[in-house]
Amino acid sequence: MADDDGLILHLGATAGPARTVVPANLRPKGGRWKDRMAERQRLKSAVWNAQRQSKPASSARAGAGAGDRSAQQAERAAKPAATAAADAGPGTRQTPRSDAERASNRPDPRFPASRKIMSSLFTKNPEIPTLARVGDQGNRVSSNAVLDTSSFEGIGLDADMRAHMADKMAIVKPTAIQQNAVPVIIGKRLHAGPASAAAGDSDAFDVEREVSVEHDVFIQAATGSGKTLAYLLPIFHRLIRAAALATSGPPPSRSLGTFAIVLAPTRELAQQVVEAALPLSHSAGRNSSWIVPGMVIGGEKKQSEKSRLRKGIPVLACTPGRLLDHLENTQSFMVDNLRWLVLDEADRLLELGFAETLAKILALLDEKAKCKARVLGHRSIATSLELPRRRINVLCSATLRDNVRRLANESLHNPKYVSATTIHDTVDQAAAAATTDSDTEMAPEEHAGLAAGDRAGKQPHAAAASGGGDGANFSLPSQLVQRALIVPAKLRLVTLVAQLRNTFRRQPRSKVIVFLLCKDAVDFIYFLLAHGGVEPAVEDVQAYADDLFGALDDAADGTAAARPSKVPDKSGPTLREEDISLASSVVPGVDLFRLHGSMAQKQRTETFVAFSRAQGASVLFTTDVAARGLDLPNVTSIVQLDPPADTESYLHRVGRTARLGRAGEALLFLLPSESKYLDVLEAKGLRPDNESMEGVLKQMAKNSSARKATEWQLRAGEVQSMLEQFVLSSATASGLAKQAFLSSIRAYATHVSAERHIFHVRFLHFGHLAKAFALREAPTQVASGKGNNVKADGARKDRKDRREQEQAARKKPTFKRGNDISEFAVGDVGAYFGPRAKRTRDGTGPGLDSDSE
Ligand SMILES: Nc1ncnc2c1ncn2[C@@H]1O[C@H](COP(=O)(O)OP(=O)(O)OP(=O)(O)O)[C@@H](O)[C@H]1O
Repeated sequence: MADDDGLILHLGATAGPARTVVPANLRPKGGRWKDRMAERQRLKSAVWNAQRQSKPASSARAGAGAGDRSAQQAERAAKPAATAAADAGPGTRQTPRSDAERASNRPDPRFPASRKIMSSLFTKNPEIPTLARVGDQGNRVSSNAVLDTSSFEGIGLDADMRAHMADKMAIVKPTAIQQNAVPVIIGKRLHAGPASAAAGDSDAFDVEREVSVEHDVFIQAATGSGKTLAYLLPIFHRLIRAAALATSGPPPSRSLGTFAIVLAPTRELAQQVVEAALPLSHSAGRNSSWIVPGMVIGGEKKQSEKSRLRKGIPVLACTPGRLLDHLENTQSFMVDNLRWLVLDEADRLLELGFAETLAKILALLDEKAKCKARVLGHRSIATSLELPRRRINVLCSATLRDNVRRLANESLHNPKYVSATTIHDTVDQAAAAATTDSDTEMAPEEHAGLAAGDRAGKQPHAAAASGGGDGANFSLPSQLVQRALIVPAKLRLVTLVAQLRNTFRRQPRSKVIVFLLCKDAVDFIYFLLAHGGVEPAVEDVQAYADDLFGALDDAADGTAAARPSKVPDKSGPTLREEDISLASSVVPGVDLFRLHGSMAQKQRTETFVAFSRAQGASVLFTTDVAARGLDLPNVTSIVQLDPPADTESYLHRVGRTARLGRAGEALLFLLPSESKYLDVLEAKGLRPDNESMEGVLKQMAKNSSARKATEWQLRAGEVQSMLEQFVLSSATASGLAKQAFLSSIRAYATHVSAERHIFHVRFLHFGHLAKAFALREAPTQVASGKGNNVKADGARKDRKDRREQEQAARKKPTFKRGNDISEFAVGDVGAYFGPRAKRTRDGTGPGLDSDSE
């Protein structure tokens, strides 16, 4: 080792890689930490190259002791270069001033540039398949926008309501689905008086009368097309009319009980329905003020729900379990006057296993309807002809899957099928039409001009993307731009950071939702991106630099070795329930939110409201709990960091953007082994275009020179190293990272069986995947094959043990636990984490996210 004028060159006194350290007096000071880091790296590289120029690496390693002449020459040559670079100050790029520096910038044939700066992130990754481009997306006419050529007056909506909606809600024109569904649910049609016509009086045809044509209704439309108002508007319209025309008795009041029930699969959705209904209850003064919307969704004391039900909730949004509970146990819950039952997101209700609960609810409501209605002295409204004579059932679904059709057949009487472009007399007719549907395209303006009768039986596609040979019949907003990124596991985290930084650089006020498979992954990524970019304390900088540069040196020498870990700091930041949002240190200027089913209801609600109202740059990390039906305004882009558990989830996730005619983009991350998933999506008409990972990472490197050659790889390596360093230094972060890693693997095993040839745990490389959680190696539970049963406590654990015993009794074990684990072929994940767990009711993974209710 040489030491001269403070410049220390590690020339490898013994065997092992040469180390280069920039002396303390030359280290850049002041300015931003990242600039200082970059500058130090440049200094090191200058010294290192000068050293190589003056002495071959082999002799440098062999040359021992401070008296090595070659080393001293290198030292002398390098010193001016290092000093000059240091003088220039942090972040300044210089033209070479000395021979040594010029030499340092010349490519060394023995050490190609790529090798010189390559971090291990870019080595040994599986090959990324080349995919054909799909073509231009997003230039199509939006399929879920409001219709310029239509009006609420034209579809027969109450005048007071119309005026109020225009003034207070800025809702002036209907969307295509509202245009079609509102008249059908209102159920009243104007007909020319036949008697007058028979009399041959031509003017008599102007005399029209309303006839009641009450149908149950099946609504299917693209995400973000205004389905909620499509059923709420007719309900309010008829209740307001009934109140206005009441001629006797006291004015209508809440004591009449519940007139409309909207069943939603999640609490957030129920809450959203109430929010959409609230302004409508102010739309017609005294005639509407009694139509108070409310909800019973669990998560609060049953007693307080009971007392609200006793007061009366004319329009009630609820989740199925709670509704059934109150129907069975709450005496004061009056449904005698019930006239509408809406099953919102019916496909999701079924997916979450509510089929039985729904059957019980329907049976109980039918039974109660048979009992003589208690009118409580308000005969004038409760028996008003303005209300439907029987209960109208409305079912909303994004798909026409077989199970949804079965539910429709069981719960709807004589239903009409209504989509944005079509009205069919039966749901089966619509399903048959969907499978034989030719790709006739129709602009929204076109179908707006058609009368309901003309539309019946026609099946033009909306300009929406739609498909689904299995009868799923998906539809997506046509203006949505879908992309897919094939990213090796090691680069997933850093590519996410790059993608977010690029998004906010392009559009500083973007609102992004990042979907993950399990709640532990949500907690971890949220925490990491909040705290992981914090400047380390001054005393940590040296350790960080040694670690970072050491990794680069090692990579250059091909001797990447495990870095010594720091002892995690227990006093660092922690994940606190009460923090609704956190400022990101990794993507500066951005507020981060998280939402999953295991959060307390209060936090879920506050997060939902806060993210909805967020005006500035914000990112929400969430499980599929936020995938369905949630109307989070102005979301500009969706990132699916974990692919969806099934294709319907894909549809709903991406449907959180491009709502109501607005632009939106969706990016799907896939591992190279998962690239065949694009074929699955294509078969359903949902093919995203491919995006280049390299392009995303290059954009993160801000200036053009950094984008050149492989410097962008260095930048990616720095970001990864920064995040790993944070996880190493924080007890909370490393705990969350390990838990997220394990839970994500367990959640991975819950992909639908039809897609398991693509998403199988045995295709995962655990060592590489660890990098996606900023871990330097897979958690010991995986390596030892012991598994992590934290989530399988209590009843689940009992069930699991029983199942395992039964399985063991049935067949001989074919897989030995323990040392035979290979990084690529990990065998059946059940061998490590217990038997494959079932998806939870909110579909977010095996016990990884709690129930929706
Ligand atoms: N006619 C309209 N004019 C302006 N805004 C509207 C209109 N109809 C609905 N909206 C707004 O559009 C947004 C999306 O509506 P909604 O949530 O009902 O869509 P959706 O079809 O139910 O979507 P998803 O299938 O995702 O649940 C809401 O914010 C709603 O207030």
